Amino acid sequence: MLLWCTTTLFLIVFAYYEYRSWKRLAHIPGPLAAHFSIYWLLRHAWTGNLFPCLIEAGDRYGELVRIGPNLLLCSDPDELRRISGIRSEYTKGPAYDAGCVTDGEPHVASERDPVKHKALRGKMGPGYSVDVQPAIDRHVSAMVSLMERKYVTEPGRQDESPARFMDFGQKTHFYALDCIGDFVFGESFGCLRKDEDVHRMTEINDLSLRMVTVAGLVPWLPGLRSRWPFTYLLPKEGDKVGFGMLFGFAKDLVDRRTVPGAMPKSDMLQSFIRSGMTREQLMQQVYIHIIAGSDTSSNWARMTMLCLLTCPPSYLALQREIDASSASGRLSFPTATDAETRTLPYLDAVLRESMRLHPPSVSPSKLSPSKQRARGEARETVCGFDVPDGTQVGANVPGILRSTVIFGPDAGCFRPERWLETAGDGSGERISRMKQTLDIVFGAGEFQCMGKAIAWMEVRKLFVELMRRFDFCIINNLKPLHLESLAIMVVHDFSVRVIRRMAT
Ligand code: HEM
Repeated sequence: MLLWCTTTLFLIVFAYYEYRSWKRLAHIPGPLAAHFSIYWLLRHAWTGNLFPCLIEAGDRYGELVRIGPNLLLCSDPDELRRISGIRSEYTKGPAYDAGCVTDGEPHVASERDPVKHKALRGKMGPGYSVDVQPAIDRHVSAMVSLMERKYVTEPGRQDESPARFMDFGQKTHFYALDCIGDFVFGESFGCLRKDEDVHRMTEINDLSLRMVTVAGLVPWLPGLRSRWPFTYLLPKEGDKVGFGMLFGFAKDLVDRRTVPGAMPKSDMLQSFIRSGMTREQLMQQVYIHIIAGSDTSSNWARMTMLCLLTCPPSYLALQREIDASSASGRLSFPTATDAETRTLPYLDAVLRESMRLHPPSVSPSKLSPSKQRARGEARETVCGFDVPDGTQVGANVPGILRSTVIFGPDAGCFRPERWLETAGDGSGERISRMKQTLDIVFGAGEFQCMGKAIAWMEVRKLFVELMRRFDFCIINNLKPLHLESLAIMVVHDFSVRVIRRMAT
């Protein structure tokens, strides 16, 4: 009898809770299952199908969709810019907690307190004016040299047996990691030099992205990691590989750089030290830069290569543009300067188009403000819908970037020319709308990515130097690569052949 009463009571409380939770956002359309549980979205995220599921939800249900009991998906770029704007009262939502690497102080990306976040960004700002170009050049050269050493096939020897395969996905991850190490803390990881996943960083990073994606969707999950028995599963300082190794590495690095009498360097870390950051904040800088700046840039490079390899006219048009500039002396050798690479309109169009079709990551959801009613202001509305306090609003980045209204009726297709055609459209209004919309890949306003200009420089330089020296071919024609669409895209098995075009 007691058991029966307890079960009935439990069911009544549960039903009441579910009813209230459903009712809060019942006026917003979305898949029925998503009104009651986050499981609908979790299933797609866990199986590496996040972006297609967001695109479909936006196409099917409209500009604002309920994709979880307290989670909305917004496909209106203007609303998203307002939400992230400087004067916006939205704050970072619980999804940002999933980005915490340790139980210590949050880093700039996971800091949810707006005042602390602003202060941290302020301290980091000057570090982002450090000249990163020499470091990027070193690693473009290291990438070229690795291909020369191990992977290139001479043009007259294409019948060479066995053919040499190179995992382009892995090498671009090495490139991005080495760049970050060099310009952020003056020590490259040496992945390209050794052609090795040093400390198994990329492997463990890829494995952890699924958990980070899930933790970003289930608000209470990140909090569990500081509780027994989950604490035992966490990486620890002293581990020989992965994030645990990273803790030891960051501690050692910061100690060496802050010890009295340490030789100052000209990297970003030096600027962060000068800004008065605490030891813990400096260590967090090491983590956030590795996390924020390596997968993202390498995904952009990978998907650009895939787009080019599957669209021969664009591949050839880009090659011709680079060759012509090179032949006329407008691209320095052995490494073109950033200013020179910016003069290549077709390269710019290719990079925008690949990023548009395959954004490297999502922007975590923001929390709607809870102050309006207290001040007697109108309630918050998004895309014309009433949005209660404390609702999470996420950006449908992949969906927006395929908008036929903004990008044209063939928005689903890789066609870099769209960025050039519209450049000549009188007022230029259409092209600026397209560029502004593409920018949501980097977030907006006070949440915007701090490394946007660096990412552009890394990828532009890489493509100029690779395309003018080598030709590339897909190995597996039926499945060029394996892609998992998580909060950050994970790419595996992108094997290519590298064939020499010119002597270096
Ligand atoms: C294609 C490459 C990249 C993409 C697509 C990208 C995208 C993003 C996104 C979506 C955010 C979060 C925005 C939000 O909270 O709404 C972010 C934050 C951030 N990114 Fe990037 N990123 C890229 C490369 C980089 C690089 C190379 C660096 C560093 C060198 C970097 C440093 C940061 C930092 C420090 C933040 C935290 C900003 C804050 O919370 O105030 N990113 N990025």
